[in-house]
Amino acid sequence: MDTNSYEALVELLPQRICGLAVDIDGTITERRQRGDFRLSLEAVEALRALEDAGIRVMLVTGNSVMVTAGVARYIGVKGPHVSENGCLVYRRGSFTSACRGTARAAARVLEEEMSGIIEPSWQNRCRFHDYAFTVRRGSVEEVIQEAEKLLRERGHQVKLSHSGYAIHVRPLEASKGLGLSLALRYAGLNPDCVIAIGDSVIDLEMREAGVLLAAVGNADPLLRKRADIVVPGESGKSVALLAKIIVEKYK
Ligand SMILES: O=C(O)COP(=O)(O)O
Repeated sequence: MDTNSYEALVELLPQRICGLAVDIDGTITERRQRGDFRLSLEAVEALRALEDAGIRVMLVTGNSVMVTAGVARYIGVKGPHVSENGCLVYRRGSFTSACRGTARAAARVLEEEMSGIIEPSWQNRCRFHDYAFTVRRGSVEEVIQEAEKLLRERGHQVKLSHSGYAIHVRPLEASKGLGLSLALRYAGLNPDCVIAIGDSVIDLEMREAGVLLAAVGNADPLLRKRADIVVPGESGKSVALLAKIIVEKYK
């Protein structure tokens, strides 16, 4: 649902908010475009204000656990946090797998057979379940189709998703919702009082955890259409606005 006015947005929020699950790339960055990894300082300050107000901030991202843990540490948000698009949950210096399968072998096939078309992420060396590739040549849709065909022929049962930043090769059970459910269980939070916010179609998966789903104003059209609320503004500015409303409404 598109939410244009501040008042309408306040009305749509639950009675009580205990946590915010937030995607990283395209959501707390300045912009939503491949290659823009600059964190929005407004979003960072807003997330810190939420933590100070006692609202749990959980990063839910396609990044590796090492990157997730680093970003969380320097932003100053406690978590638990979800990495590898739902397959790993990080808390208090250790991490647990939410997925049983790994797409490692499928990723190796793509690396060998599609070099020049896609490029493996440097983070793949420290990934366990979900492997990421950037597109070097051709459209994302065509590359996904070609990769899916190749992997089917080789008998790999995996799924491919695009985050807006990279194509991810994932075990079939992988879902940001699966990881977020585990994170909520660890944190002892009821999904009824949690809002999730993201920018890409992968972020739709967070709804499976039973949370209220929000989209940043410049999110992928499908996420904007399916989200419970669309927060005006771009990426980090949307997150900062949502956080400000939460802090003001519930103080
Ligand atoms: O790893 C990516 O491709 C994007 O990560 P995100 O889930 O934080 O947007």
